[in-house]
Amino acid sequence: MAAPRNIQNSSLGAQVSYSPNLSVSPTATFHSPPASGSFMASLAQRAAAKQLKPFNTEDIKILLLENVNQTGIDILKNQGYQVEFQKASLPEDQLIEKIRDVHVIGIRSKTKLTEKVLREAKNLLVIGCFCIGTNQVDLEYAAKQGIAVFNSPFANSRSVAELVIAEIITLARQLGDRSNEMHRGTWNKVSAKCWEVRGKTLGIVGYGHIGSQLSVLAEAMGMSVIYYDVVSLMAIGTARQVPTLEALLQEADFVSLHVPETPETKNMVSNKQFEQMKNGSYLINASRGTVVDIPALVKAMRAGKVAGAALDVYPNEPAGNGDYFTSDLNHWAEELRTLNNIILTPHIGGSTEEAQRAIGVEVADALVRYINQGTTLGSVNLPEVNMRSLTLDEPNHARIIYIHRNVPGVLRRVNEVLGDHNVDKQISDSKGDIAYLLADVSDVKPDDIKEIRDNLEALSSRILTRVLY
Ligand SMILES: NC(=O)c1ccc[n+]([C@@H]2O[C@H](COP(=O)([O-])OP(=O)(O)OC[C@H]3O[C@@H](n4cnc5c(N)ncnc54)[C@H](O)[C@@H]3O)[C@@H](O)[C@H]2O)c1
Ligand SMILES: O=C(O)CC[C@@H](O)C(=O)O
Repeated sequence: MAAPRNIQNSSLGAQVSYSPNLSVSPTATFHSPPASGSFMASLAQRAAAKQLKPFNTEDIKILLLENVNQTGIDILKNQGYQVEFQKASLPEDQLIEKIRDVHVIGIRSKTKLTEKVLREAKNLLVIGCFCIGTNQVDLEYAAKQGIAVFNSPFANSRSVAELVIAEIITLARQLGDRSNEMHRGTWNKVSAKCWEVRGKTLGIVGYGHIGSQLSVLAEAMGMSVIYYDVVSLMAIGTARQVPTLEALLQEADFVSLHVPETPETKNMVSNKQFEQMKNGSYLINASRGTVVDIPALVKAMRAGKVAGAALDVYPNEPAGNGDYFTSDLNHWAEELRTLNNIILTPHIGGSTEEAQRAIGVEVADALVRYINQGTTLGSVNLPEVNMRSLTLDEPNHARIIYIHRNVPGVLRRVNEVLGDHNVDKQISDSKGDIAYLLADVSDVKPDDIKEIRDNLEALSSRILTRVLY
């Protein structure tokens, strides 16, 4: 178990300063993040939110990488936080330099927040993944440091499903090749091995948010849908679950992968699986680059076993737009480019205006709620804890956030610390080794807050203590 962290910025975690003046700053709104338009925000506004001063909002430093959408930037700036924005991801050494200083980092799929990087993140409270995937973050290590991680679990699912539909037809009709030929000035009117998709079978591997959306769209085009998933899932429409990956590969004309990156899905489609596929079938991967063994794909395409493929994701992806996608990054890159009927896209499955705007709002709202209220609803690595907000008729209250090791006896000790005060409400939950406690304490004076915090900090179970008031 990792050692407890000392948040270095005194106004955020390590020390509290009490101000009975409740309207310290118009931006220091505890309950109602402005301009987000979210359901939670409107609920909070209706509840006559009390303005509290958990910290000076301008003390919160946020680093947003990878061209996070403007919607998210606006929400965070409107809170008064200091927001630094960069279009690309950062090389590890620069990331380490930057992360030392910030309380919040917002990333997409490229930035790797490994243990090595997070070890340097002494002030970090929370990570926002402005995407679905969270495989780029060491979630377990982050939890052990008391760093919450949020993502947007399905705001871009439809965009991915629509891209895959486009690719199914594009591959079936060899559109990429015909278009490239025309761009080079060559007329090549071909029908051989070009097909309608009506009546063909689509095999979906991973029937989650994206897989199930794709299922609906594919059936609307007259395709038969089968799917393979590690869990038993309700079929949508007339889709049918098959028991094994092999069964799916033997039956499908088109195979589309929608599984997360895990040790089990690494090279899930390799030489053996290509052999199991139908002759002249197609493969689409818009999940994660590690799921397909690319040299095996190249072999299967050269042998004519696979008639076409669409790849949106790669084991190693460039840092930003305009960067080269060459063999320096993935040794097979040049070879891939020489194949016919292969669509190569730069990880754009979720890149639509609709998806990016929605993700910006959803993740930024989650960050604001976590920073200002300590609620963890939607966190992917901490227990999900939500508690009614404090209201205007509750002056002199403090909200205690205590992230701790999930070991016997902690609650008793915490309540000994809080015991001399009136605990209005309290909630606690655990996830594996980590537990998260929220408590609202009433009639507290500045000295009480300091004492409570110091006593909680002194407990051996402590990972991170925050006090909002
Ligand atoms: N290309 C893009 O831009 C883009 C956009 C969004 C998501 N993604 C990626 O797509 C993938 C799927 O996203 P989602 O939102 O549908 O996820 P999801 O969690 O909703 O669904 C994943 C499904 O895969 C199943 N699964 C997990 N391991 C499996 C295994 N070994 N074999 C078979 N099934 C397995 C799960 O049970 C689940 O039903 C993720 O990797 C995500 O990161 C890519
Ligand atoms: O926008 C991105 O970088 C990631 C898109 C997608 O892979 C996701 O995980 O949501």
